[in-house]
Amino acid sequence: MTEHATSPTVERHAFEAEVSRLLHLMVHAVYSDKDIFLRELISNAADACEKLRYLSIAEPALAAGAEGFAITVTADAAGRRLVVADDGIGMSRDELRDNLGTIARSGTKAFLDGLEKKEDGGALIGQFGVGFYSAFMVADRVRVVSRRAGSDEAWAWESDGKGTYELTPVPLEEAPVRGTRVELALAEGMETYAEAATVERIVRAYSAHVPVPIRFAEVGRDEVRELADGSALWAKPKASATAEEYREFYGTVAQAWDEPALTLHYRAEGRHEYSVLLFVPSEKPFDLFDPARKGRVKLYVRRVFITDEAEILPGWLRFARGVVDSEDLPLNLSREMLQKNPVIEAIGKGVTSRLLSELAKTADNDADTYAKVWAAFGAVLKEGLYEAPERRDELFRIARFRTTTAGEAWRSLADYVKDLKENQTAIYYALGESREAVLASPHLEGYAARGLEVLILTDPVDAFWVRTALGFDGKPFKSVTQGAADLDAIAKPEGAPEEAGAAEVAALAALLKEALAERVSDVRASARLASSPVCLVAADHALDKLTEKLVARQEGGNRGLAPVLELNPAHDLVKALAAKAVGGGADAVREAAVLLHGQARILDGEAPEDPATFAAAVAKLMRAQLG
Ligand SMILES: Nc1ncnc2c1ncn2[C@@H]1O[C@H](COP(=O)(O)OP(=O)(O)OP(=O)(O)O)[C@@H](O)[C@H]1O
Repeated sequence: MTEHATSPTVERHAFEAEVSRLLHLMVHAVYSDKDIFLRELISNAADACEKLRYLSIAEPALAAGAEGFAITVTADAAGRRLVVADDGIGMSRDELRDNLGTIARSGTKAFLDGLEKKEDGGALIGQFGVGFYSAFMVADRVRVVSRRAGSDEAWAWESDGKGTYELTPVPLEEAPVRGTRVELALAEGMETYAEAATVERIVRAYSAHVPVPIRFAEVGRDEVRELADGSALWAKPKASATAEEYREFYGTVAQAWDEPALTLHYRAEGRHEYSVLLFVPSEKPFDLFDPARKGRVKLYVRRVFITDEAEILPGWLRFARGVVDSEDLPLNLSREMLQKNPVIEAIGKGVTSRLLSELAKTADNDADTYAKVWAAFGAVLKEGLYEAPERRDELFRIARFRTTTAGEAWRSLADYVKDLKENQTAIYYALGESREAVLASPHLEGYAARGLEVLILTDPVDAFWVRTALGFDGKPFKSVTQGAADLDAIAKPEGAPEEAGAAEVAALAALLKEALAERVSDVRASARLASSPVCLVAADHALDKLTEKLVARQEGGNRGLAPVLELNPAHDLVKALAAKAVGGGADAVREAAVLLHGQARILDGEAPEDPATFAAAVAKLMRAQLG
């Protein structure tokens, strides 16, 4: 490869100090992944094509004879060589010297300084690459033959990466007609990079969406295969992309084969420029509730894949799949730069807003499709209600609920508020393990009797957001199993049975409270019930009952306030007991206390606190019944 080295026109140059440092690091550090060198070379080749593509708009002669641009990767397994060639802009002698002998970008210098201080610097290089020089991770010698578009000179740059490089003129017949050929003499142990399977794998993994076609040839074989067709779908204008292309792309990017419920494709311009092509699947992926809750949006920088771990979108949008392609970010992003990068954060905010407004549009215009999205991902979106309070209004707008009065229809909070009953000032909700369990709960009777709508909340996440949400449209959220049910202001159902007198009920409540001692924090009459005699509710300032259960499960032990036993003063049993309470039947009331309390617990899906005593009381009652 170095036959020109003895020619009198050979110029030998020393690398700039920084380049030597970089090369030293490349060769001596331990790399996590050398594959990225090919991504870097292909990225440079694609950039060169894009540059010429742009220049030739004004000056078509520059790209004369080209039928579009292409990158050709040629593997020579026998010769242990790999060549990456492009027909892009090319480099003059001075450009070869300036670009491949120095580090022009201050970002790389800073990166380098940071890198040398770290023990795992090598791993960072391996992961993100630092451009052309990464070729020395796999090659002993690198030769770059280039002919600048429009020039009638060609030059070769060659180096073993150990301090110096040589520049040599090359006869035009040995040079590309235009563009650059990077020839790698692979180091020992790096033979795999001259094998078809390896090259193909790397190109598909990293460069499948580079905006220039990538062809692959093998020395000794005629066949030339296209590994990538050069169309970055997201970079195309929306009008020219077909539904079929979107579907295919969704399949590869999401590894999913359902029909996406929503496709979001746009280009943002202004402070940050980026393209977005995102999909909302219509089916739940199996790992949606994976504790890592990772997003799957791929970050590209100028059509070059960077990472799918940038967490561009918040965890509560992790079901979205696709690509964000930034024009502004540098290609060599380190992991640290990814984490607190203001550009990525700004992009994330912009994409989040856009996705939420698209979801809102779908909810308004295509309720059936939206119902699928909500059924699959509503539980995830609701995480945003407490994780991102600043997004709460947007999320409330797209949140949908099952309610006690709407049957199979999904209701929005706006629907709910529009249909409030006279004097209703709160949005009522019932937490439960399932819809059936909630509907069977006695706590809802008084609401049902008054025709009040109650949101049925059965996702584990519901217990968390309702606690932090202040309300919607000025109406607070109120649990039907917590606190006093202030239903008195709301018209009672027609023909409701007469209630026991307040004084009698108060006497009954006092006796029961005494008998139940620390099992209850209070006993009181309530409008919550219609057909059941009693129920248990959470005390006014305690957590909702289901929340309490969840917290107890997490923190161990039940540390909540004892519940309140509520009495239905219109129920025959309560009326009879109230009469006993004021009529010298205190003992009978005390005996009934255990049964009432146990029964209320059973209706909540729990065992009586002291099952043996409860069972004995039931047996005694049955015996008495039999006479
Ligand atoms: N195939 C090529 N054709 C034309 N110019 C090239 C080619 N490869 C590299 N260059 C020139 O060499 C410069 C340095 O390349 P290098 O890969 O080190 O950095 P970069 O491409 O600018 O940065 P990065 O790869 O991190 O985006 C490039 O900016 C480009 O001007």
